[in-house]
Amino acid sequence: MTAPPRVLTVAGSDSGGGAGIQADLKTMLALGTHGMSVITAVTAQNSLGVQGFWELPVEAVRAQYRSVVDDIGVQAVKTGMLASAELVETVAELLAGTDAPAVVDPVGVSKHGDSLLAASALDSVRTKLLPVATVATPNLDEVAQLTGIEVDSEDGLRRAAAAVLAYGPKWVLIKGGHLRGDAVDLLTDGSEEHVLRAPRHDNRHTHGTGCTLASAIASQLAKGQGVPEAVMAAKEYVTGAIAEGFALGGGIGPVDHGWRFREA
Ligand SMILES: Nc1ncnc2c1ncn2[C@@H]1O[C@H](COP(=O)(O)OP(=O)(O)OP(=O)(O)O)[C@@H](O)[C@H]1O
Ligand SMILES: Cc1ncc(CO)c(N)n1
Repeated sequence: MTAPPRVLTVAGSDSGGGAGIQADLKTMLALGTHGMSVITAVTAQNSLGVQGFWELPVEAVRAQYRSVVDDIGVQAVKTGMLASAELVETVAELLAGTDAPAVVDPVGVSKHGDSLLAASALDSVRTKLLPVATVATPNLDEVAQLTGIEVDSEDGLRRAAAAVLAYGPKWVLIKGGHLRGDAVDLLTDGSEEHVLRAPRHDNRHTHGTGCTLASAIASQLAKGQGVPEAVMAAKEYVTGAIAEGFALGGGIGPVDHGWRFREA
């Protein structure tokens, strides 16, 4: 049997299983890739919010990364919660030395408004992490944190994309999931532009949408697709997962990573 394409997530653990490392690995399985993980932080988290988190030492992050890359190898990497400036800089340096596309989800704040990144790390995200990204996937809160630009309508997505691109990622996908109306995202590399539009599902169980989308993009890149094709396929996957999101716990439930298996 031939091995499936290999994808690595560098992110935080979500004990509730809807976002972070757990969302990433489920997405990778659903899209036919072999998922591997470098855990940067452990969160105590559920449908109600983030009750606490603990970062791993830089040496533990570096060692996990080397274990995976030096033996198994990766065809794409995805990054999520990196918690501190020290971890952001370490991961940026590791990505710079890896010959594989990197999808950078610059996770700042959870759906419940809990901070997952120290304010002191923002400058490292701008100057160290974004420059090594093949695709950066900020949501509108992250755009505001990183660029100061507040987007409240579809028209603002283009200005936000230009401001993030100025930090050096090859492509940027601005996620308009927090707007009203259709779920519209804008993908651009500064010369090509793609508007990805999906119907908004009136479903409050959307925990993990951003992690799922970024991991789906990384999976498609590992399978050999170009960036626009990978993002379009990933958008289709996350839209289906949101449509089937389900109640768990007393708050915001997860998207359904297994929706395609259940349909079959
Ligand atoms: N209710 C919805 N219906 C359909 N698509 C949605 C909905 N909410 C978000 N999306 C889409 O989900 C993807 C993720 O976007 P979103 O802005 O929710 O990410 P995020 O805020 O980073 O998520 P996370 O909760 O993981 O931090 C985007 O493609 C967005 O357009
Ligand atoms: C660990 C983790 N990463 C990312 C997110 C995205 O909001 C989350 N809630 N938890």
